[in-house]
Amino acid sequence: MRAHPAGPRHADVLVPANTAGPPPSTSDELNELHPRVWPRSAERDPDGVLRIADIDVRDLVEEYGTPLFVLDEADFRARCREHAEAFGDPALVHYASKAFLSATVARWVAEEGLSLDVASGGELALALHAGFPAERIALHGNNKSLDELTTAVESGVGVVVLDSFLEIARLDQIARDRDVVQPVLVRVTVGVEAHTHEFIATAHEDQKFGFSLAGGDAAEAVRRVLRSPGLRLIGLHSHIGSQIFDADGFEVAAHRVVGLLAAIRDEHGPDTVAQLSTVDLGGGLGIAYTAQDDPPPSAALAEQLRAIVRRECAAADLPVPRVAVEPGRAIAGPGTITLYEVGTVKDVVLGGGARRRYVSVDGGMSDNIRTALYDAVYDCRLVSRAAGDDTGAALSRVVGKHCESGDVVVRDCWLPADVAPGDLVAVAATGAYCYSMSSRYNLLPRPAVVAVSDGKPRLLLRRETVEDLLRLEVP
Ligand SMILES: Cc1ncc(COP(=O)(O)O)c(C=O)c1O
Ligand SMILES: N[C@@H](CCCC[NH3+])C(=O)O
Repeated sequence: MRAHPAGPRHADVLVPANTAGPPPSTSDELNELHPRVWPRSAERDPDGVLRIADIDVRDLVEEYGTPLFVLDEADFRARCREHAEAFGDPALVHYASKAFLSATVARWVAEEGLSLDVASGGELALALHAGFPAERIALHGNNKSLDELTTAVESGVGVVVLDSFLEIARLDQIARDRDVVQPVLVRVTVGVEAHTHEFIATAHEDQKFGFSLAGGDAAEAVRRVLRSPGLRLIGLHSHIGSQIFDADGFEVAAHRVVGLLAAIRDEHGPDTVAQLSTVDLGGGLGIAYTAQDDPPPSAALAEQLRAIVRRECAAADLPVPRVAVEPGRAIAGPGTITLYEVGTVKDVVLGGGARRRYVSVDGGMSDNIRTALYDAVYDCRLVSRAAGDDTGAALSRVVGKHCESGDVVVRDCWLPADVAPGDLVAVAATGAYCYSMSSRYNLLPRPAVVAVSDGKPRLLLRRETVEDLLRLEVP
């Protein structure tokens, strides 16, 4: 998600455009596990081998193979708690399950008291299968099917976030047919250009989500919901994008959402607006993918968001609603790494004296599409041993094994110059939108996901097998 700078000259080699920054000057730097980027329990043992939650990653690889997602349970739970504390009530924090979901993770989220945001019938089914309390689930989606809406109503989900006029009519009918009144939020497109990659910004006008505020659709959606006996409007929703580091975009969003609350009061009266107890400002809280990233702590951002809503409501003379949020990445992202085994190391001559080192690993764009999709930047380290004092660093491109030249896992990183087949490397902060966006491209089986806690591994999702890959075939 960064522009690629022009390449500097390093030693006798023209280093091609490099997003990894200058070369490390010491082996300590080459071995560093920056605390903002790596799981909280990550450390190197005296031989330089990575341990997570007190487990040697080589033991994990021996047991579960590579590629392997390793999830630090304490890290995940701590981030749930920190968000819960920051927003004053765990139920106001909806973990965005699209970032990563398994039944066990759903149970952790439930145990921590958080709510859950699901965006499809599949995510809803998994949450319900895990026993997640339906009343703490919010269903999202710009194109929810009749089946999804029906399941949501019949299972008693706490809230459906409305996204189209057709959906208002459909959901009203489904709820009335079952003699229930379904709580809903109206998703508002606030027209904010979030400072993030254009593919993950969601509140500028020209996109598929929500009801436009500027065009008057949001006010019309509110009118229609208020006329629908099967629906109960409990508030408004806005989501401006993802991987956002400052509160400016949220501030504009909150300002505009509160402006709509004021308009609702003026049109429908104070009793109606008093029922709108919730303003959900969505997800998008950013994390550090590399040491250069320095996102604000959740407590600071929460305080800012709540202060903004308080101030805007005071200015508009409105009762202050509860501020809910939907963090996915900020909870799931930092506590997980992906372990890969190095397969080949190839130095390619680019012309003009430039060379590029390609380090091929045994996964790729099927387990992490984010680099190909968003130019995402990651931190990658050698983790099965330390970099030697005299080895030096080589600017490396970590690539997968897919039949695709864009199959890049980490575009640029400094790895020890003697990285060799059989070494293990780890990519940090892969807990969000890696497994959940994984594919079967080239029929690579999906990796396993193992949680680690207090020296004990626990398999959450087993590795796919060839039998799994063949299972959908109809003979
Ligand atoms: C409506 C909604 N809520 C929450 C999220 C979670 O976003 P993030 O993982 O950036 O917190 C997303 C994804 O961007 C989303 O679309
Ligand atoms: N999938 C995106 C974030 C957007 C998802 C939610 N709307 C990512 O990997 O960064």
